[in-house]
Amino acid sequence: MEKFFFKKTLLITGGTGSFGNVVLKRFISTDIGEIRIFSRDEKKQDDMRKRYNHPKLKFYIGDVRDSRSVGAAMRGVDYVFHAAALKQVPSCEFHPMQAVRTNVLGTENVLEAAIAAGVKRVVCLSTDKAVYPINAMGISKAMMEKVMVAASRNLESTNTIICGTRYGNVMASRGSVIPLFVEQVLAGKAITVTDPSMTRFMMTLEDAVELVLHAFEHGNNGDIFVQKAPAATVQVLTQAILEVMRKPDHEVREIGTRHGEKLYEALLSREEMACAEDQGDYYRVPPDGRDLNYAKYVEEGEERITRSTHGEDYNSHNTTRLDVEGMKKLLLKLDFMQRIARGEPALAQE
Ligand SMILES: O=c1ccn([C@@H]2O[C@H](COP(=O)(O)OP(=O)(O)O[C@H]3O[C@H](CO)[C@H](O)[C@H](O)[C@H]3O)[C@@H](O)[C@H]2O)c(=O)[nH]1
Repeated sequence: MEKFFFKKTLLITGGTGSFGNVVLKRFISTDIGEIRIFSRDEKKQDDMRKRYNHPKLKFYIGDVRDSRSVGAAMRGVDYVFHAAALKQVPSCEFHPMQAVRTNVLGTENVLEAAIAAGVKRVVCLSTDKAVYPINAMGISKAMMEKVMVAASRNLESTNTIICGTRYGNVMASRGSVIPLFVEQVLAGKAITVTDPSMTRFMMTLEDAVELVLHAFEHGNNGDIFVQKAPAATVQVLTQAILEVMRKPDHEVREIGTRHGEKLYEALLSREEMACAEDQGDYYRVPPDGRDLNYAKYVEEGEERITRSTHGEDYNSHNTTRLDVEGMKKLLLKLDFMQRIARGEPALAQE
C-alpha cells in the first residue's frame, strides 16, 4: 500500500477527526510527499500540529461548503479521502438542511475541485445509514453517494477515479454508545438502553481505515465498497461492557428508541447484493452502467434486474452475530476498553 503514496500528496477533508488521525499515524513516516488536513476546526488543527510536529503535514482551514477554500487546498493534490461530514443522527434530524449543505453540496464541491485539479483518486466515506435511509443523516449520505456516482460517470477523458465506502458504527467513537455506557457505569448511573434487541455492525476505526485503503487500491469509477463485519444486539453489548468492567449487576434502564433510529442497519440493499462482487473480506458494488436510454433494456432484458427482486440485503440482523464472549474479545481490542478494564482513565476516540 505504502508504494502508492511515494512522494504523493494526500488531502483528507475532515482530517482532524479520528479517521484522519489514524491515517496520519500510519503514513506520516512513510515516503509520502505531503498530507494535507482540511477542516473547519482551528483548535483541533493546532493540537494536531503540535502533536505531530512534522514537516510533511500541512493544515488548511476551510469548509467543504465553501468551494473557494476547497479549491485552494486541492492544488497539487494526488489523492483525496473525503471524510468531512455531519454524522450525528439526532442533530441532523433537527437541522436537515445543515446535513444537505455539508454532506451533499460539500461533496459536490470536493469532487468538482478534485476533477478540476486532476486528482487521481478520491474515496468518499459514507455510512450504513445511507442504505434504505430513514433519518436525515442517512438520506443526506445516500444523496452524497448519488452525487459521487453521477460525477464518476463523466470521467472517461480524465485520469480521476472516484469511488466510495460505507461503514457501520465505529466502536468507541466520540459521542457513541460505548463511551456513554462506560461513563454511566463510572458515574454510578443506570445504563440507558434504547431497545435491547437492536443490532449494529461493530467495526474498529482501524477496520474503517483498512476499508478506505482497500477502496483506494481497488476502486473503479463509481464503485462502493463495504467490509463484512459482525454485529451485536445492544443487550449483548451492554452485558459485555459490564463484564469487562466487572460490574455484571449494574442497573440497566430501557429508554426506548431515539429519533430516526432503526432496529437494524443494512450495509448493502437487496438490489446491491444482487450485483455485488464478493471479494472475501469485502463486497464491491459497481455503479449501474446503463445510460438514460432505457428502451434498449426493455428489448434485451437484463438478468441483474430480474434477480434484484429476490434475495436479502446485507444487514446487522443477518450478518455474523457476536455473543457476549465474542463482543468482549472485540471490545478488548480497543485501547479505550483496555484502559477501562485496568481501571485507568480513558478518552473516547475523536
Ligand atoms: O443511550 C443510548 C445510546 C445508544 N444506544 C443504542 O446503541 C446503539 C448504537 O448507538 P450509537 O449512538 O453509538 O450509534 P448510532 O447507530 O446511533 O450512530 C452512530 O453511527 C453512525 C454511523 O453509522 C454515525 O457515525 C453516528 O454519528 C454514530 O452515533 C444503537 O442501537 C442505540 O439505540 C442505547 O441503547 N442507549
